[in-house]
Amino acid sequence: MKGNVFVIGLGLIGGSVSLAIRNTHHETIITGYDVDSKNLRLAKVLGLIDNEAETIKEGAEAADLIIIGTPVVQAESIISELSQLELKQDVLITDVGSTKKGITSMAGCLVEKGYTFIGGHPMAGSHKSGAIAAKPHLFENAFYLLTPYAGTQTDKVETLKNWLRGTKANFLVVTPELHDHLTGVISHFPHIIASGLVHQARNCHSEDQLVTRLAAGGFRDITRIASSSPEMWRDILLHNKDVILELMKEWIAEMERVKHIVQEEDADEIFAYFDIAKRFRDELPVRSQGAIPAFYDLYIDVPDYPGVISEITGYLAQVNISITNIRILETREEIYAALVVSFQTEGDRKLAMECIRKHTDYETFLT
Ligand SMILES: NC(=O)C1=CN([C@@H]2O[C@H](COP(=O)(O)OP(=O)(O)OC[C@H]3O[C@@H](n4cnc5c(N)ncnc54)[C@H](O)[C@@H]3O)[C@@H](O)[C@H]2O)C=CC1
Ligand SMILES: O=C(O)C(=O)Cc1ccc(O)cc1
Repeated sequence: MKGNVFVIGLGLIGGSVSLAIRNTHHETIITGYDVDSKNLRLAKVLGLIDNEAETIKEGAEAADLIIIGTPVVQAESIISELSQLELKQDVLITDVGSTKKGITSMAGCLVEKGYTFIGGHPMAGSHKSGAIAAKPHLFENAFYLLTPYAGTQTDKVETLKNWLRGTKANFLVVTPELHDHLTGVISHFPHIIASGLVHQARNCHSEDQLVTRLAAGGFRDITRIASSSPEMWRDILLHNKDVILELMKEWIAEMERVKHIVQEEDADEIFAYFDIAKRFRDELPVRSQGAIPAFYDLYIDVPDYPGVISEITGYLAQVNISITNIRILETREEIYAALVVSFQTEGDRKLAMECIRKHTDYETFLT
C-alpha cells in the first residue's frame, strides 16, 4: 500500500509494527515521534522509520494511518490530542495497548469528528523495551486482536489488516469488553499470580536462604513473566481494574475450595483438581503464539564434564543458530536433562535439535 504512516511511541511494540509495515509496503513513508528524543533518533538509525517528527501535529496531519505505540495511560491523552488536530478525513487510527475498553471509549472523541479508530492489540512481546528491542517478526503466528469502534465499516477493518499484514499475525475482531475479559484471564491475572509466587518465595527467603537455590529450575520457569516491566503491568491493572477484581474474587473462592479439600484430606477431590487442570492444559493448542511468550527451550541431557557447554554452542555456531539464553538445571527431578538452551523461534529450536542429534548421542527434549 502507498501512503504516510505515523507511529507515535517507537518502543518494542510500536517499533516492531513499524518494521513489519516497512518490510511489506515499500512505497510507504513512515514517520515517527517519541517523547524520548534519544529513542526516536535510535529508531531512525535502526531503520524503523524513514523520518522523525518534532511534534505529534507534524506527523499526524499528513498521515493515512496513525499507530499509537505508547503505554496505555499516555495513549488516552494522545487520542485526545489527535482529536484537536486537522487530520485527513479518511485517516485510520489504531493503537497497540494491552487493554481496550478505556482506550476505545476515549476514542469516542475521534469518532465524533468523523475519524476511524480501530483498537489493536498484538498479543506477543517480551520483557524488553525501546526501539533497540524491535523485531519485524515479533508477532508472527501471534493473535492480533482488533476492537473496532461500534459502527466502523468492515472495509476499514480490512484496510487496517492489509496495512498490518507484514506482522504475519492472526487477526481476530472482538468487542473491547470481550478483549479485556479474555486478556484479563489469560494474560493480566497470570502476571499477578506469577508475581504472587515470587513474593511468597521472597518472604520465605528471609527465613531460609536455601529457597533461592532450590527455586532455580521449574520455579524460575513458571514465574518468568514476573520479570516483565512493572510500569507496564501497573498501567494494565489500573486500566482493567473491574475484570481483575472479578477474577480475583473467583480465584479466592477457588483457593478456599482447595484449602477445604486439603484440610479434609479429600484425596479424590485433590486428584480431580489436578487431573481436570492437566486435561484442559494438555489440550491447549501448542502451535500458535499466545499472549505469554513461548519458551522455545530445548532440554539436552548432557553428561557433567567441563567444556560440555562450549561443545554444544560450538555445534550450533557451525550452523549459525543464535541462542537467546543458556542455563544448567541444578535439579533433575522433573525432566532428565541438565542443559536448557533457548532460541528465538520454533524453527531455530528444530534446527538445533537436529544439529545436536547429528553430532552427539545426548538425548534432547521439548516440554
Ligand atoms: N511489551 C509487551 O510485551 C507488550 C506491550 N503491549 C502494549 O504496547 C504498548 C507499548 O509497550 P512497549 O512497546 O512494550 O513499551 P516501550 O517502553 O518499549 O515503548 C513505549 C514507547 O512510548 C514512548 N512514549 C511514552 N509516552 C509517550 C508520549 N506521550 N508520546 C510519545 N511517545 C511516548 C516511550 O518513550 C517509549 O519509547 C503498551 O501499551 C503495552 O501495554 C502490547 C503487547 C505486548
Ligand atoms: O512479556 C510479557 O510478560 C508478556 O506476557 C508479553 C505480553 C505482554 C503484554 C501483552 O499485552 C501481551 C503480551
